[in-house]
Amino acid sequence: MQVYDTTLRDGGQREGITYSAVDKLAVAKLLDEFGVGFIEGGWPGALPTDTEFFRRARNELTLKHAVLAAFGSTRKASLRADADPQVKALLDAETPVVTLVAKSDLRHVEKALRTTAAENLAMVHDTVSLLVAEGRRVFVDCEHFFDGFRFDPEFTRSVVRAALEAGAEKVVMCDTNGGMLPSMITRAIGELGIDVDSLGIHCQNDTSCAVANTIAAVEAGVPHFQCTANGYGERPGNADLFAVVANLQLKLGMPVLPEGCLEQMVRVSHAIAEIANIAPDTHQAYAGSSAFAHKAGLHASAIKVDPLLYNHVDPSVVGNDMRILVTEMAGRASIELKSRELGLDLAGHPEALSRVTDRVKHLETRGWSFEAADASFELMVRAELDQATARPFGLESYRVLVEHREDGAVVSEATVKVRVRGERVIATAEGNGPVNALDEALRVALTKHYPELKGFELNDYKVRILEGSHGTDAVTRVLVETSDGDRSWTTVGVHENVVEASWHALVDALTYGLARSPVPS
Ligand SMILES: CC(=O)SCCNC(=O)CCNC(=O)[C@H](O)C(C)(C)COP(=O)(O)OP(=O)(O)OC[C@H]1O[C@@H](n2cnc3c(N)ncnc32)[C@H](O)[C@@H]1OP(=O)(O)O
Ligand SMILES: CC(=O)C(=O)O
Repeated sequence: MQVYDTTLRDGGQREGITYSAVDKLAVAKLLDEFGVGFIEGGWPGALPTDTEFFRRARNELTLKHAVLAAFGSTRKASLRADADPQVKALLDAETPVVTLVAKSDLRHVEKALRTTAAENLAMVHDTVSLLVAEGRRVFVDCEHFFDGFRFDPEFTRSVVRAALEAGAEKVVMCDTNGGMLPSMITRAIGELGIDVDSLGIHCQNDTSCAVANTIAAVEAGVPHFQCTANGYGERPGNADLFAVVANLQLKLGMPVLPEGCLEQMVRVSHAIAEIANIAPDTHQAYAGSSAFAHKAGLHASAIKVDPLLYNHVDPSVVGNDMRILVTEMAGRASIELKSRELGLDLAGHPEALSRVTDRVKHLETRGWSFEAADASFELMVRAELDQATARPFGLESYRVLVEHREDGAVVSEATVKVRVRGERVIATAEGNGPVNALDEALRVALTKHYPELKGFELNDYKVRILEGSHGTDAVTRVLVETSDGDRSWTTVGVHENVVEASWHALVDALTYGLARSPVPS
């Protein structure tokens, strides 16, 4: 089976992605670690970044599993293949594989290329022959294959034959407009009358069926499929490499990747998202952080007995983890499993378990949300288990001022009065907003006793006005994500007053972080 990745070419056609040559080198390395057989690096000669990528790849990229493919089109209608600068750029890329895009829908030949069917066949034949004579393995991507086959089957067949007769290793059936359904793919392959061993499949995702269409082709015997990491690509994208290979390996028992590669999936998927500067899709099948996250209490009660009762595969086989979410939908089993995940045993404390379950349900109906605030949840469980994490300080009072000055400047100032290890401390600080000022004042007050606070950073601060409340007297939920450089944790606070909600989340954040910090020597 040939696993052909086009994240660096078709994936780069997604709105919002612009790879540099360095990005491309890094993505290629990750794809190779994931074990794909072919990496399509881009279109040399058309895009300067891609020309640079292939030049640098010769010295800077060592691939263990994959070979590089350069992508480009067949010769222009008016030119000889050996005189077409675009074809020369493909040779100059010095890749073992060249993939050519060719027209296989007669309407495109006549309307877009403004040439004849015969000339299109000659363009395919000449370009493939030249590249093969130069020692390249050649794949031919037949654009609009399925639409073209429906419109004029004989013409589309003739393009496939021209490519194969000229020496193409595979002819790839492309659902370029992405409008197919799995049954249409299977039917077309059956009616084509060409040996499936010489075919490949490339599906865009416009019907949300790209993964299913790819699988349908492979089940019909097609031995080459093209995909992109995380399904990146033109419009809604391409078939997601990760879902396709996981389905083939885990559901159909086809070992398409080398041993040990499938479990790299989550790492590779997220690293590529990082380089592409696209937030990972948390709900992506197999690779998303929510792919094995369970919210419903009934699920958790069965999972407690056997995790596979509610997971279609063991998450670890793709490098993922199961997570139990704690929300108002939680039952005792969810709370018990979540606590176990955090290293706390509630199983032997049925009364504490009931109290935590009731408290979670009560607080969630008032707007608290623990599913993203593990740290606040853990502090609550510890309190119920009588393992209360020592509060690092006691509050006497805080005060926050927001001053809008005549010159338009807005300044926030906070004063906190706290008791720390028997000492009364009063501290004042300014900030760019009331919560920032409060955070700063608290740090000033506590740093003498807790110097490790200097390493804490507030990574993210999210405010949400809760449904069902309205206007300026709405109830507000604040989520704070804090990091100490190594780990991050999230805490929650809810109140009618946004500053008070933030205060709760901040206090939990510092309490949790200090409890987990090594005591400084
Ligand atoms: C289905 C796919 O996604 S295929 C991948 C598509 N990717 C891209 O288009 C990204 C890179 N593209 C580019 O940088 C540019 O479009 C280029 C360099 C390829 C072409 O740019 P230009 O020379 O300015 O031409 P332009 O884009 O206006 O038109 C495309 C030309 O290619 C020709 N062409 C289109 N498809 C093919 C084909 N399969 N075989 C041969 N020629 C083709 C067209 O007839 C047209 O030729 P003309 O300039 O003689 O009229
Ligand atoms: C070649 C290609 O990307 C397509 O036809 O969709």
